[in-house]
Amino acid sequence: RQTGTVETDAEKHDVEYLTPISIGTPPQDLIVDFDTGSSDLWVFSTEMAAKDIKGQAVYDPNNSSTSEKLQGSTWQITYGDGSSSSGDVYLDTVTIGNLTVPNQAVEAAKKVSDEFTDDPNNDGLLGLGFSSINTVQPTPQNTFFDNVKKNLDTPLFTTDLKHGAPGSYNFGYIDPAAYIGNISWTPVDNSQGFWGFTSPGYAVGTETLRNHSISGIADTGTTLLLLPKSIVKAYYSEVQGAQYDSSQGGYVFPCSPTPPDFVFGVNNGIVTVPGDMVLYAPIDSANQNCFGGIQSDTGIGFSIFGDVALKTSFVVFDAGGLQLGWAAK
Ligand SMILES: CSC[C@H](NC(=O)[C@H](Cc1ccccc1)OC(=O)N1CCC(N)CC1)C(=O)N[C@@H](CC1CCCCC1)[C@@H](O)Cn1ccccc1=O
Repeated sequence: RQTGTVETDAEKHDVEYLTPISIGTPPQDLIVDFDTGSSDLWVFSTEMAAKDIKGQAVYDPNNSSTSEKLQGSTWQITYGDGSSSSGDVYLDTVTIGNLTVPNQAVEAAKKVSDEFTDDPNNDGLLGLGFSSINTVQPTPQNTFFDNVKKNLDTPLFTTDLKHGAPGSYNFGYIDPAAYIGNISWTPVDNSQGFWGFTSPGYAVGTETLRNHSISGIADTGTTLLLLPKSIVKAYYSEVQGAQYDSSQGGYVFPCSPTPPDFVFGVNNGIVTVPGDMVLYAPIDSANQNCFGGIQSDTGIGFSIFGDVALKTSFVVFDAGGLQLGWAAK
C-alpha cells in the first residue's frame, strides 16, 4: 500500500495551480493543471502544429520506450470557459510524486484553443473528476487517481491550495498536521461525474448563517467561487462601491477597505472565505478597483466552489466513502 504527495505552485493571483508530472521512459517532465472538474489527462504533444506551442513542454510518445498507441481512440474536450483541445491517445507510464501508474491513458493533443497556446506555463490538464466523464472514444479511459487508488492506503486525495504560495496534493492519506479543528464531512453526488455536494447555507460577514441550499462542485480547475446570482447580489450589497461591470464580466469594487468575509455551510460546519480572498485582483494599474473572487454561476447549472473557496481550507476528496471533508488550516 502506498501514499504520495506532490507540491503545486500558485500562478499570479492564484489564477491556476500547476503541478509537475512525469510521463514515459525515460521520464518526460511536464507541469499540468490538476482539475477536479474534469476527467481527462491530456498534454501538449509533438503531434501539434508548431504555431500552437508557445513555451509549453510537450510529450513525445516516439521518445518513450513504454508508450503504446491506443489504436482508433480519440478525445475532444470543451471547458466551461470555452477553451478546448483534442487529439489521440497513448498508454504510458505516469508518475506523480512517488506514485507510478504503468498503463495510464495519456491523451496527446493535436489541437488546442488559443487560451491554452497563450498560457505558456501550463502543459496540459490532469483530471481528478470521476472517470464516467472521460471524453476518450470509443472506450472512455480511467483517470490517474482511479488507476492508482487500488495501491493507496485509502482511496482518497486531499488538496491544500494556498494564497500566493505552493500548496500540495496528497494521495492515500490525511495529513493531521495539514489542518486544525475538525473535518466537516458531506456526502458527494457523483452522478454528473463531479465532486458534487450541497451546502445548507451562507452568511455575509459576521451575520448568522441563512438557510439556502447551494448545490455545487468542488473544482480545483476553476479560479473563482461561482454562486447563485441572488447570493452574489446579497454579498455585494454589503460591499461599499460594488457594482456589476459588464466590460469586466463581473462585480468590481474598491480594493480598500477589505470587503466582508463570506461563509458557507458544509453539513454542520462552516467554511470562511476571508474578505481579503474575495479581493481577487486589481483591474487597474493604480490598484484602485478590484475584480471580485465571488461571481455568479448563471448559465452553468450548478455552483462552482473553485480555488477562491478551496484555498481557505484543507479538503479531502474521499472516493471510498463518497464524501468531501472540509477543514480549516
Ligand atoms: C465556469 S468554469 C470556468 C473555468 N475556467 C476558469 O476558472 C479559468 C481557469 C484558467 C486560469 C488561467 C488560465 C486559463 C484558464 O479562469 C477564469 O475563468 N478566470 C480566471 C481569471 C479571471 N480574471 C476571470 C475568470 C473552467 O472552465 N474550468 C475547467 C478547468 C479549466 C479549463 C481551462 C484551463 C484550466 C482548467 C473546469 O474545471 C470547469 N468545468 C467544471 C465542470 C464541468 C465542466 C467544466 O469545464
